[in-house]
Amino acid sequence: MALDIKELSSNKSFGGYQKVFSHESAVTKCEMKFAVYLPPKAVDNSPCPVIYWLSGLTCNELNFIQKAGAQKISSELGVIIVCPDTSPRGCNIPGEDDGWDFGSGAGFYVDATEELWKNNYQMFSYVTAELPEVIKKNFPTNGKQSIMGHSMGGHGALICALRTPGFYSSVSAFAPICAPTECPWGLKAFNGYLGPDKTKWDEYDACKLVAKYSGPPLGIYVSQGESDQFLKDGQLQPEKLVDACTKACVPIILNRDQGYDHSYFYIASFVDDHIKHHAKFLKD
Ligand SMILES: N[C@@H](CCC(=O)N[C@@H](CSC=O)C(=O)NCC(=O)O)C(=O)O
Repeated sequence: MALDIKELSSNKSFGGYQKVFSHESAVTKCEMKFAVYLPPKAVDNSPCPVIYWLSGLTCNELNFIQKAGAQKISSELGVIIVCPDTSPRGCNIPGEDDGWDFGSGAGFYVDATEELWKNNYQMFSYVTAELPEVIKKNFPTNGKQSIMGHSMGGHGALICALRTPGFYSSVSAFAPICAPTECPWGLKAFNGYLGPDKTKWDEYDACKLVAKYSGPPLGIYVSQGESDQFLKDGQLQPEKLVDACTKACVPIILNRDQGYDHSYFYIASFVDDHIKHHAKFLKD
């Protein structure tokens, strides 16, 4: 596995550095970009825990670092934040750039099995296996990691944690797509990447995965804005996740925040709470 990375940008921020890198991914068979915030402690080469952030539809590695305002709290708590892109890009797959909710910018964090997509769209393996190896090799990590995300990335964070018991110390999400096998975005993506066999879909649906979860506590922490248009449209369905967690006796905290929508203004308002939540689980 090639673990070499190329620095594309570096900006000092709250005593640490916000950086962006690219590398050749053996898993997605294309160049991938990711952003890394290094707190002062990591700049001094002391081992730090890592929080992975997974963005939503239409995003790349930059949305979170430019809009969420997470650098100050990450600097104070000494956590490295890693933000991958949301899909492979430029793979010359017919239709890859035809829509905003499928293909480029919409990898849905699954390992595709359909012929057209399976060569490159391996985002589950990329996020949970290849990228952590790249991070471990190139940055001062202490072996502990958590994962968080937004919308499609909230779904991604939940399924990554639920499918890899013990790998992540905690998981959190803003406005996650909780039941992708039962919402329009998920139906389109899963049909396209995984094909018509719905037993494959269940392997990437947080509600179905919670029902059979067996592993250490996950510290699931979810925030949902009450004025979120996509909540009203039935794309998110947090009540189904709470129901599944209750039935499976898996603890979950769901914050329902009055007046907030689906945007990064909402994420920026509560990102400190999410990172503090993870920091509790990531303590040495
Ligand atoms: N089609 C619209 C909507 C796209 C959108 O709202 N994307 C969200 C994530 S939605 C679920 O995954 C997002 O995070 N957008 C980026 C941002 O910086 O706000 C469009 O194309 O705008």
